[in-house]
Amino acid sequence: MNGVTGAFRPKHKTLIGYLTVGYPDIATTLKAVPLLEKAGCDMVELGIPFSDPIGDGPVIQAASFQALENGVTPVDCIELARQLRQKVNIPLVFMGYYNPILSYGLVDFCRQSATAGVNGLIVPDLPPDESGALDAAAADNGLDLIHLLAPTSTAERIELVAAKSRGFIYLVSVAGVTGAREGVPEYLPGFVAQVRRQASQPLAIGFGVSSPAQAAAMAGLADGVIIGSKLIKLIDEDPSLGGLETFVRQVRQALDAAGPD
Ligand SMILES: O=P(O)(O)OC[C@@H](O)[C@@H](O)c1c[nH]c2ccccc12
Repeated sequence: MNGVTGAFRPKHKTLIGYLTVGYPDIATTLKAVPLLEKAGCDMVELGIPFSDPIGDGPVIQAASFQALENGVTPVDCIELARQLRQKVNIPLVFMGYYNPILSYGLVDFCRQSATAGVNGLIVPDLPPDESGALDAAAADNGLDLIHLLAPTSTAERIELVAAKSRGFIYLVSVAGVTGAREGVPEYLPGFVAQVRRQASQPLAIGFGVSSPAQAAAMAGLADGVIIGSKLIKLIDEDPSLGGLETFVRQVRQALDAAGPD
């Protein structure tokens, strides 16, 4: 397995699932991630619960608060990743806000995450022009620091992220927070095309993906899609995880049926 980039390959649309660690409990996360791999996810984002998740909509905020109530800490997230690494082959990336990582200690956090088998980091509230220290700590430990771009990003910002992002670039589909939506925003093809002109990394689109057809439409514009809130809702609706597995299989099928381009 070639780290984060190993999840992207020719003629294949990459499917990335997001789960908040410890929601509704650690045992569920431990069971859900192998199930996501089996059902067709190529990578999983493990969300580190945080008290002030400014990029998140109601579903992930509630999951994050519940996980914090359960007492889930960054140490627990690293331990969970270590256990998951015994069970899955796909790349695992931490999705966490900067504050808990900074208070943990950038170098310790990166070293321990890498030792546990984590392959990359997404830190949505860390702008690329302020990410030098974490970039260095991550790189020293072989972790890919994945940067984000939004439709509102300027050409200069795109250039900076194109220079820095490792693994892939996370394209946020809307200027807003996470949460399931419908349809494909009309400006999205133009935004993706502009990033494509300036960057050579794989591109994955996230925010608002909630159905197989919509996932296929978004993936058709890029190299992959990321789904979070919808997966959390499915866990709520069916804690046996049957609904989660069925949905991910349907998304995988839609991505494969839509063809390579
Ligand atoms: O929940 P959605 O709309 O499917 O979006 C992806 C997402 O959950 C995940 O990548 C994510 C969770 N929290 C974030 C905060 C910022 C950026 C991205 C995220």
